[in-house]
Amino acid sequence: MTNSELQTEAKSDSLVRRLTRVNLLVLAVTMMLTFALIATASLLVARSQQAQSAEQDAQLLANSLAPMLVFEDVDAAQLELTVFARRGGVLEVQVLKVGNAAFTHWLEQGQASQALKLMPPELANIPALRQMHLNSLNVWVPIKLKGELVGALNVHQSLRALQHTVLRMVGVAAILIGLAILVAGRLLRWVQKRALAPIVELSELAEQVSTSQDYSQRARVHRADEVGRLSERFNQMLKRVEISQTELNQQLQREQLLGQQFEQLAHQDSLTQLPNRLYFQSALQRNIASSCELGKLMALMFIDLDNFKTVNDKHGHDAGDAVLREVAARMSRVLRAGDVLCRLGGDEFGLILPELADEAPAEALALRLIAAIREPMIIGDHLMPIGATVGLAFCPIDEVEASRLLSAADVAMYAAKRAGKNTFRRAGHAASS
Ligand SMILES: Nc1nc2c(ncn2[C@@H]2O[C@H](COP(=O)(O)OP(=O)(O)OP(=O)(O)O)[C@@H](O)[C@H]2O)c(=O)[nH]1
Repeated sequence: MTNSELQTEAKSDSLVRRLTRVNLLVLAVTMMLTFALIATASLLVARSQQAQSAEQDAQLLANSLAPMLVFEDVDAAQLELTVFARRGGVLEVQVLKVGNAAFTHWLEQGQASQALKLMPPELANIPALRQMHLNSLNVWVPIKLKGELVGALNVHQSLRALQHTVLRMVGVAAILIGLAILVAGRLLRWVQKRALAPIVELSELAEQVSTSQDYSQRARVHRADEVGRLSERFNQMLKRVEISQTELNQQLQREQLLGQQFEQLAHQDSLTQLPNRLYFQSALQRNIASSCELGKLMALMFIDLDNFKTVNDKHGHDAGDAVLREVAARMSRVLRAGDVLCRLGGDEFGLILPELADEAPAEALALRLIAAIREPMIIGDHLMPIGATVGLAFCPIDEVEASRLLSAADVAMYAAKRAGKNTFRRAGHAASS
């Protein structure tokens, strides 16, 4: 038996065991009650039959005793009583004459002699009188000769043998009933296990689905009864949940994609495809924070194009746009992978250079950028008179706060403009070329 089969068995056991226990209890109580009723009825019937038979025997004896009583033949009567008592169960026999005088008497050995009983007065008019006790039976029959009452016979008979027989029968029946309950228990367990198997399967499936969240699973139970319908409804429910989940996932993916697109649009300059000012501000904050944390040098360049207004004015706005795109492409080509170039607006660009060993590479890069932008740029068959001026500031050397660092780079850029454009200046070093 595999592990899962063992688990199934354990799970089904609780329900099966509970139902088996209840059914078995009901069955056992019903059997016990029926048995008790039958046993009581059997005892009563047996006692009644015993009394009837004792009465018939007593009447036969009375008939035999009648002439002996009339002829006062005590010995014959005594012998008759002894023979009668041999049949067993007789405790005492008394023969009385009319007027309650004792005629003869027989007493079972070991029995205590009882006081002489008096003949019941109604005996003259009835064929017999029965007195039933718990363990014994007392029978009175009149002794008549030619219809005339000459005496009375009293037979006191034990009912113990009968009770033993009934008890033995009860014992055997109890054992048989016990065996029947045992067999019924096994049978009930087997039947209920089979009957409840589909429900156990369903419960297991529900547990699996809830653990794995895999709503593509289906119940395998196929029956035309209530359990079958329950399985069908369960499968329908799973199907609906699966469809809803798929739709929900698709919707989520669409929204994630839209969100990403919005995020991109919100942070991207649509003309140059470079990150925009919004992105630049957060990137600047992040890079300043990591520069301060790691103790690494970070440079910020403020780049402003020279003579851009002239391009617009002479060649039109579209040519100006093309120049902006070309400038962005040229600058991107000279940058390192981790550098962040953004268009801040108009003809202004911001460049973040993280994790520098010292200031020299940034200054060298500023010169390379200026040179790259100054390379002849032909747009629409016209040479664009474009150039770039750069302001350079370092974190943490110049500033450690974003707006101040940007302002320092801006001030340096204007210093470079004043110095004749197409050059760069370092913050705090307005005189350098
Ligand atoms: N084609 C185009 N022009 C723009 C855009 N945004 C701003 N401008 C123009 O860019 C020009 C920027 O002006 P300035 O920087 O003052 O002009 P400049 O000729 O570069 O001046 P200097 O920096 O002193 O050399 C303005 O004429 C704006 O109208 C844009 O998206 N496309």
